[in-house]
Amino acid sequence: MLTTDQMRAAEAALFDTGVEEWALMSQAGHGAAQWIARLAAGGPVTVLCGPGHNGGDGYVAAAALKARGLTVRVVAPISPQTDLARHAASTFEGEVLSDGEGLKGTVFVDAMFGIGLSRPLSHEHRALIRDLHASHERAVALDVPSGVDCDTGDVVGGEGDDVPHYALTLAFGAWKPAHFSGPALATIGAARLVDIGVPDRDGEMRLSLPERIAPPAFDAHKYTRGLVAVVGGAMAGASLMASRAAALAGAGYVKWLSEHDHPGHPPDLVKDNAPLADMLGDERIGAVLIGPGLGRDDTARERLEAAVRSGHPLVLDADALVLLTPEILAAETDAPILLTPHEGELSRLCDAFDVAGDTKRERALALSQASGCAVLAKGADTLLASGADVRFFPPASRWLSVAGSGDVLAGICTARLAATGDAMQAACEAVHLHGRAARHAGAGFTATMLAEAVHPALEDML
Ligand SMILES: NC(=O)C1=CN([C@@H]2O[C@H](COP(=O)(O)OP(=O)(O)OC[C@H]3O[C@@H](n4cnc5c(N)ncnc54)[C@H](OP(=O)(O)O)[C@@H]3O)[C@@H](O)[C@H]2O)[C@@H](O)CC1
Ligand SMILES: Nc1ncnc2c1ncn2[C@@H]1O[C@H](COP(=O)(O)OP(=O)(O)O)[C@@H](O)[C@H]1O
Ligand SMILES: [K+]
Repeated sequence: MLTTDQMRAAEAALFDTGVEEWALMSQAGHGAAQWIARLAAGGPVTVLCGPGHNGGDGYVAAAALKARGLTVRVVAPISPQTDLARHAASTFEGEVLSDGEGLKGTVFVDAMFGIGLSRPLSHEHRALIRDLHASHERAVALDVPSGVDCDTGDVVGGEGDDVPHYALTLAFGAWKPAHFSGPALATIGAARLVDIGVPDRDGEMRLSLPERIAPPAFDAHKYTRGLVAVVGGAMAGASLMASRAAALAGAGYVKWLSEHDHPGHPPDLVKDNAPLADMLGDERIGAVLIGPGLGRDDTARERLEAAVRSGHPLVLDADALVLLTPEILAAETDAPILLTPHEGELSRLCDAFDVAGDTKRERALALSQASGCAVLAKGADTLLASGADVRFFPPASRWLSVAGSGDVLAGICTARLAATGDAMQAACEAVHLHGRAARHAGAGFTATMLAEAVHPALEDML
């Protein structure tokens, strides 16, 4: 995944090796045409072309679709402004209109602006896009919906609602942050990458895709598979649910360290109510979860301090994130720590650690660097920051927006941390397991049902 500046640098590096600009545009336009042809299914296509190279991609796609026998119209409110764009336009031998008056069709292709967007869209351009979007059955955005800032996912000079929703957005050469994060994420629709020869490199920002989870080793026993300790608190239900999710996410042994009882306590979950410091002294513990249902009073703070002092790998969620301060973390050892804040908790933590950032990505990175912890910033655009690295995730089911869903995720994170010993890997595995569990749970599930669905989700990922 590349920012606009990195994309331009990657493109320049390719040109230095002798690749021609036209070759890139040609691959982009032809690659796009293959997707658009599938969506058009023989129906008419309208391509809205801008003045720059995004428009150039549009003309190439239009020519390729026409060559396949489709009815293609180009709408170009601004004529091409560079030699390359003019050359692209010259390859399209069809109707070019200056406005979209009365046009109807199957697919509307937005090739107005891409990474070169330099200012808010004019009122006329916004209206033109809105009208063409409304008069076609499906819309496809080339590189990014016009008006969206590729680096932040903001609508430049507007709100998320000011850009219509696309069925498909085709990213050229590399993902941009806007494809998986930011206020305009809902407008992107399905995102697909079109290869234009930009080499994949192991950069700091990447899209995380599901990878296989390692099954237990031949000689595994419950402790080597991971002993998870879930610290309970005032509201026992939340930590109980997290314990259940941890057990189903592959932990060998889950202990619920709770002073309270709960009627939903399953018989296969061991409850330990010895003094917390004694229980946390068990060297076999692979990872500790604290936060769900913890409470926010002095007792809760003492339990959090004890968990941090224990030196075990940690997952801090919910109330633990409300109580966390740099002073509490000062007692930290070398063990990995994963913080799992939602938007509100992230903002509170940024205040507590005196860091700031314009985007969620920047805030999560700043918090990770200030705290030394991996930061899984949850929400519709979940992302993970660890040191200088950021991982983005494909969108998950919006049914995950249910109370207790975060407790389930925290439990999964802790099981994976106990199994892998690596906060970043654990968080990536957990986000995919959580998303997969949501698919198994279907629509309108509760957090308890989601926790149970971690079981088939794990099986999918082995
Ligand atoms: N990079 C790569 O590797 C490859 C890139 N490719 C493609 O090129 C795209 C980038 O092309 P690009 O740099 O020409 O920018 P683009 O998005 O077409 O816009 C610039 C033009 O729009 C104008 N303009 C801007 N905002 C405006 C506004 N609000 N209202 C009105 N006008 C506005 C701006 O004018 P100016 O700001 O100079 O006044 C300029 O004329 C990229 O997204 C991808 O699709 C592929 O072909 C192959 C490889
Ligand atoms: N609209 C959404 N689309 C996808 N995932 C979502 C959406 N809203 C919330 N989630 C996910 O659901 C979980 C909610 O966690 P959290 O806010 O901590 O809830 P709770 O505190 O009730 O457990 C997170 O994993 C988050 O990424
Ligand atoms: K576009």
